[in-house]
Amino acid sequence: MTRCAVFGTGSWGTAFAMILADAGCEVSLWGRRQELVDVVNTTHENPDYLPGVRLSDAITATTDPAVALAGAEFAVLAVPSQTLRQNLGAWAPLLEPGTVLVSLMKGIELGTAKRMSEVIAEVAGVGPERVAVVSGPNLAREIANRQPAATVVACSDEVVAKRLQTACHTPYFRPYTNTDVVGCELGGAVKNVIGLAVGMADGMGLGDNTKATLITRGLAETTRLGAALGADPYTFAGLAGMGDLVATCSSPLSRNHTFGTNLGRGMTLAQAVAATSQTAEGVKSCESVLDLARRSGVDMPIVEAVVDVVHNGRPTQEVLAALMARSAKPERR
Ligand SMILES: NC(=O)C1=CN([C@@H]2O[C@H](COP(=O)(O)OP(=O)(O)OC[C@H]3O[C@@H](n4cnc5c(N)ncnc54)[C@H](O)[C@@H]3O)[C@@H](O)[C@H]2O)C=CC1
Ligand SMILES: O=C(CO)COP(=O)(O)O
Repeated sequence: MTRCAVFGTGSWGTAFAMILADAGCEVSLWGRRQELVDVVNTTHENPDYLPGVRLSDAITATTDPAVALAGAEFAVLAVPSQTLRQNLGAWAPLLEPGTVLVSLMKGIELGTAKRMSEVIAEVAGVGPERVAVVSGPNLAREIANRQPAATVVACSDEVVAKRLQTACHTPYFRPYTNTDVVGCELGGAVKNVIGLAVGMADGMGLGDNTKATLITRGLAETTRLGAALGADPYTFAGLAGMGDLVATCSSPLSRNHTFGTNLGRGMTLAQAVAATSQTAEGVKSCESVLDLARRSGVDMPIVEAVVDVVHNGRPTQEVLAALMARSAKPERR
């Protein structure tokens, strides 16, 4: 039986542990808090993040990373992106040779502008054949209810991607393989920022034309960044690009979308943060995505607008007017 470790008992870590168990894996779920770990082990439920969802007996929770990693073929990482470097620094010495590290995270590191797979390779000292990414339209709550969804499992080594595909394939979760790790990660990280922008438009009471414009032009600037960084532009037309963008930008379950809506309704950053109990990666990653874009010489006006609202305190109306006042351009360049 395939053994997997999942790090992070939040909504996606827990839901992905459920997927792996439903696909026939034995899963060790690592969490920071002993009390939550005990509750998961005794009630087979994670009441803090996925109340009402019965977890398989094949999932055992632990606070001990060595226990989680023992014999693991896959170590799945589902902690907030900005905490990965520090956390993985503690876990990396416990890794067994051959364990593949799988990122579920959709963020870019502040300060370094690195993608999560880059942080993993650097901190764990592993080659690209031991780093994989899962990204797609995968709102955790819907998946925990076992509603059908598809995703992309990406690894530069297709054989490894296929192994991971098998490990997480269930009747309700359909993974497709891809070797474009860069494209899949950028799709996931940037869609959170575009989700904030679309949420803002919603909160301002704007309609579907505005939102479709933000989604489509958001995808255009994501694709531009991807092309500059060596991604396959077609990846952005797939599940990890357009698919995830559509789910995030249309769902009230999306934390980024909801965060943006709150800002669009006039909340301050502090009020929106206080109203959010889970991780909305785009709030921090809008700055690191913009940093990455500038380092790569790529223009990302919507990401810049989001940074202006979230971190520079500019009013949404003013930022939107500035976006519309940009010089006229061809659609493709
Ligand atoms: N929830 C979702 O629908 C999806 C989330 N993701 C991504 O998965 C990643 C994890 O997100 P969620 O599980 O949704 O977040 P969450 O907010 O539900 O849970 C985060 C987990 O990380 C833990 N945590 C917080 N700070 C930590 C630290 N310093 N060290 C160790 N653990 C810490 C929390 O206790 C919690 O268990 C994010 O990058 C997110 O973008 C990707 C796809 C779907
Ligand atoms: O990544 C997600 C869906 O694919 C979850 O989006 P949020 O982090 O905005 O909730």
